[in-house]
Amino acid sequence: MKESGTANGLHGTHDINIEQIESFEGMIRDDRLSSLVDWLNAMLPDLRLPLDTTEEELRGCLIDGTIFCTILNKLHPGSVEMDCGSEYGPTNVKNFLTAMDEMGLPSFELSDIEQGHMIPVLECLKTLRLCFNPNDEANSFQNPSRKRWSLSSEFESIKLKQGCYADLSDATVLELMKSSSFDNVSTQSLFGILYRIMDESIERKKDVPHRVACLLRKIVEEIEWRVSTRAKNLKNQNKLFRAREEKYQSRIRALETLAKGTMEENVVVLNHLQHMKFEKSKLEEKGKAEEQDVLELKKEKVQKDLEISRLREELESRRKMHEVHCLQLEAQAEDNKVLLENKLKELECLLSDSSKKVDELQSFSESKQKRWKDMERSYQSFIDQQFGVLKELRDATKSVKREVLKTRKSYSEDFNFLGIKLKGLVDAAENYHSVLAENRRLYNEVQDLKGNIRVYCRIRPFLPGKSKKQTVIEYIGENGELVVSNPSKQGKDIHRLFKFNKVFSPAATQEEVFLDTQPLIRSVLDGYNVCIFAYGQTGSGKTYTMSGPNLSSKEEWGVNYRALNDLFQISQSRRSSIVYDVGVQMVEIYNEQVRDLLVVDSSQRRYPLFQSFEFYFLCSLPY
Ligand SMILES: Nc1ncnc2c1ncn2[C@@H]1O[C@H](COP(=O)(O)OP(=O)(O)OP(=O)(O)O)[C@@H](O)[C@H]1O
Repeated sequence: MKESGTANGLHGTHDINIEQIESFEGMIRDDRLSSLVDWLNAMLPDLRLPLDTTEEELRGCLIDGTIFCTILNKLHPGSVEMDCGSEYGPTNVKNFLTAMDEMGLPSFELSDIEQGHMIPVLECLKTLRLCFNPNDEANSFQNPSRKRWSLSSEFESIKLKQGCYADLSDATVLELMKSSSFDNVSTQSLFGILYRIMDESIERKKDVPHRVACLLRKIVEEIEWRVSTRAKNLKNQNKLFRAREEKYQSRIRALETLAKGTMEENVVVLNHLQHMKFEKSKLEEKGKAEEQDVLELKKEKVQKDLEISRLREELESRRKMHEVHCLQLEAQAEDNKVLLENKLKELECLLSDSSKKVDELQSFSESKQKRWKDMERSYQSFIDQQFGVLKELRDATKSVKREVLKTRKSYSEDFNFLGIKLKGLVDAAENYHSVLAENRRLYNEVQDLKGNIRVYCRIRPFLPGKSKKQTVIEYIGENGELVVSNPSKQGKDIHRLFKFNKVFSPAATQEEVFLDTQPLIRSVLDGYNVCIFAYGQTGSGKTYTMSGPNLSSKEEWGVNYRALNDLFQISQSRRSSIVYDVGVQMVEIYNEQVRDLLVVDSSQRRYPLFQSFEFYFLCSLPY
């Protein structure tokens, strides 16, 4: 056996190491991968994968399952449903794997494409490639520039030229290994080559060179792959058959159920048939009964005919009677007609009366209508007048409103003017108070000038029953002169002259007496003390003058009541500026005893006073 002298590593069997073998195997696998990539590029022109794509790079392209689904749909249109929405989801891969299982083709596990070994994935791709080109094989998709291999003829030609397989050079073996020409070779041929190499090795009694061993290994791998692919295919087909069998079994069961149902239906139909037979017999019996009924009805008909003839006779007699009755009725109708004509005449008379009445009523209603129209006109004129009045009222209201506004304006102006006036009045009032004080001062000075002690004399008229001739009064002067006569005296002593501030005649009224004391009483309000003292013998008229005979009559009030009344009136009129406290004390001196006349208890009336100060004290009592 001739070996190429320049070979290193792959030359010969003895000096080769494991590293070299592995690199050689890697070259073979890369070659297979590039072949698949080349096929994928041919199937999907947009893919454009480089031929030196690694397994991991290919995994990245295949992991979303789109390429698998697209290729399978090219192979069998519509065989797999593609989910375009899931970019990296396993949906497409799962759909693809399911479709492959259904079609009985070998596939891989989901974990293989995700992170496992790529060999099952590549084997699956290879299967697909085979499915596309069962005759022409995968090389039809390869680059046309690459060499097409026909291994059996190549081997045959090598064998013919060099005599045995062991004499194959490294370059030739490498070229054989690089190519994918095993795909074109049948399994039987591969076994043939294998046996021949082994037979040759036995004949030669020599070990197989390493390069040939590699070739053998590749052939064995190819055979193994094919066997495993077949086994998987068979397994999948077996699964498919089982699925179909189950489907058929279920169909058989359904058909059996259907057949059972049909049998039950047959039983029902038979029952129905029997029932119909029973019904038929019943109907036959009924028919017989009805025939009998017909006979009886015929008999009955004969009877009825007889009866009808009898009824006809009767009808004839009745008709005759009816005709007689009609004649009677006609005669009656004639009579009624005459009567009705008479009535009609009466009604016509009534109608003419009624029409007259209607005419009267119509004329009455027309007069009424005319009156209503007049009334309507008058109401309308009244309403118009009212509207006019209303309008006038509205105008008046508007003018009143204007007046009110104007008055309000003038009122505010007047108010302001009055304010100014009031201010003037306030100033004047202040002046008035000062003038009043001055006036008061002058008034009291006048009272002083008139005299602090004034003595008045009042002459009581005769009491009823007394003679007026017994009077001693001779003369009453206007300036307080009083001349009294005493007949018991002689000469000039007969007449006696008295002088008072004023003498009131018997005719003087209570008011005249009070008017002279009024100024003195009023000076009390300016802080002066006043005492009114009534003096006289019993029955001379002190009580009459001071209190009055009858309190119910204002005319007869005495000095006391008149003085109090006057003081209260003045204090009331000055209440806005001055508040007065008025006190009253009324005493009586009788038999040199002073008595309080306002004490109710008569035992307590005596006044506790010393005799020497009595007169002075009484004079200074405020009234
Ligand atoms: N001016 C008068 N006009 C009419 N009647 C008078 C007048 N004055 C007194 N009289 C009458 O005289 C009578 C005696 O008067 P009055 O009682 O006032 O006297 P008096 O002085 O009070 O007596 P006494 O001291 O006893 O009480 C009474 O009936 C009274 O009505």
